[in-house]
Amino acid sequence: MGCGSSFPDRGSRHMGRPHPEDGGGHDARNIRVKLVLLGDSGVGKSCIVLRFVRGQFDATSKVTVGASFLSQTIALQDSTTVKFEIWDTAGQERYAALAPLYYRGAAVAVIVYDITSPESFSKAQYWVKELQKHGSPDIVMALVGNKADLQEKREVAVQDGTEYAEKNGMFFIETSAKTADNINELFEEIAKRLPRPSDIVDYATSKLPPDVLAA
Ligand SMILES: Nc1nc2c(ncn2[C@@H]2O[C@H](COP(=O)(O)OP(=O)(O)OP(=O)(O)O)[C@@H](O)[C@H]2O)c(=O)[nH]1
Repeated sequence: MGCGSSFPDRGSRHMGRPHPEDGGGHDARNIRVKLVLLGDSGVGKSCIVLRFVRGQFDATSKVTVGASFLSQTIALQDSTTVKFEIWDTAGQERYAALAPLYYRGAAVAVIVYDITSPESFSKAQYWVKELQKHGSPDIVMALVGNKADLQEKREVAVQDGTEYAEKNGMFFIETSAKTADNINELFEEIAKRLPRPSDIVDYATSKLPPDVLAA
């Protein structure tokens, strides 16, 4: 579903529309990074993005068609800025074949499930495997259990998320797009895990990875 309008672009805060296969880039202290959200329909991907970018929540959001794009820049304490170029993919099965367009070359993948839905947790595991096979080898992956405000309906234990993430070298967090709980923390934690500019300069002198292109 979509917490706003749908493809091609419901965002403000960005200059022009990038190509989905443009990986990201940098200059000395400004990192531009392509981030893709994947997960079952209705887990709250669009709402997470809307909360992060605009500070809003839409309880009556619509299904995302294809994908949508928004961007948001955050500043870290070391004065690095990270501009997230966010591709919010459609979770409905009929759009599954489009996903590689969006995750190819992504530096970050945020894989979302709904803590009230074991099916969505299985689907998240499918996406992790898919990215392990076909994503960038150095992709930063985050596993997100959303709708953490619905504790009384919880069907996926925190421990299940934690253990799966640990086994797969992912960062794990539970969020609520509704209450805003852990939404900023999710993106800040991702930003901290990105290669720093000094690492990127090293890449530039050797082999340029697909997720680090000239800004
Ligand atoms: N209680 C609660 N509801 C949420 C939360 N996040 C999203 N929702 C609701 O869940 C429904 C689906 O949210 P969306 O963000 O549209 O889901 P989506 O993952 O983008 O779905 P697709 O576009 O089909 O892939 C909407 O009714 C939202 O209001 C949350 O954190 N808590």
